[in-house]
Amino acid sequence: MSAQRIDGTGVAAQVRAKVAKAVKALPGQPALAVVLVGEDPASQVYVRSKVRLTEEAGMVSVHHQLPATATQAEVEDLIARLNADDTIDGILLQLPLPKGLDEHSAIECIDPDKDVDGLTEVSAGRLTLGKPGLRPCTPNGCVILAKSALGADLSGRHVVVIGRSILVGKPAALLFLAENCTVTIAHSRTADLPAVCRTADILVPAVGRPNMVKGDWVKPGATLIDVGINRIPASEKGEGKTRLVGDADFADCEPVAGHITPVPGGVGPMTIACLLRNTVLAACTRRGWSVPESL
Ligand SMILES: Nc1nc2c(c(=O)[nH]1)N[C@@H](CN(C=O)c1ccc(C(=O)N[C@@H](CCC(=O)O)C(=O)O)cc1)CN2
Repeated sequence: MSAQRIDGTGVAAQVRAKVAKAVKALPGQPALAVVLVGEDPASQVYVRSKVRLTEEAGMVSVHHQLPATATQAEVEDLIARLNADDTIDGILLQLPLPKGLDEHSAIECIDPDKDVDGLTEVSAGRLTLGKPGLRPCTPNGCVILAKSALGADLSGRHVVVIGRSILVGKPAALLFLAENCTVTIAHSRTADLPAVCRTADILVPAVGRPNMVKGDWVKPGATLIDVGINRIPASEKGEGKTRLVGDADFADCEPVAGHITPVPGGVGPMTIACLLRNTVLAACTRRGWSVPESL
């Protein structure tokens, strides 16, 4: 039996449709400011998508472009101005920043109530303590995709997250814990990683290593939520061509897993959908609006 594919593109479209419906029910229009520093081609693509999908959902999008030569003070001054701008509900600093800039310091300048990426220390603290707050987008997308495959109640499932990054691994572990899952965080020093992965009901590789997870790392019938988006050479497509693959070897894992996310078309599209959702939530909290039920 081959695994059922989890359609991240479709689920993300459903989330965005709910966001658009919620926006229509609000007394005003939420606004998202996206800050891009430098000209990293992948970041430019992501930022263009964020701007377009924010507007498609009926919200205001403000794009700030700084040159790759921008100083730490210039980045942080812009964030301070956006914090003080009452018309802005959400601030997103596109990552990675150009070499020489301190990402952590810049992120910490974002007003936690406008932190639609959920990456400030206050947001991380709220998540850790189980308090209301804005949750990181990609991990939130992983939980939504797991629920779309397995149903709303994930309690008791054993989740193995491979990777301990601040952007994905750690918050994903906390979000699955909040769903009453039993969570293991595995990483590069984990002993016998394949054996640990085989204990997972839900396996979440998030390490950025193309095709690392093999079929014999997967418990038969398990759900595989692949966070990796890796561009590798694809000589079969022609000289200099590339293609995207996940952290799991899809062809090897598909016959073993029960459900599996493809790359592309899996977790990736959920990141922006969850960002739009967070922008509505931030606007409601800041402006004292009740969150529309449709969200
Ligand atoms: N401030 C942030 N920076 C970055 C984040 C983030 O969540 N916040 N995540 C990534 C990039 N990212 C959004 O910013 C992102 C990555 C991938 C996708 C996506 O839809 N991917 C598609 C494939 C797209 C392609 O062809 O290249 C897919 O997987 O189907 C959306 C957003 C790093 N930076």
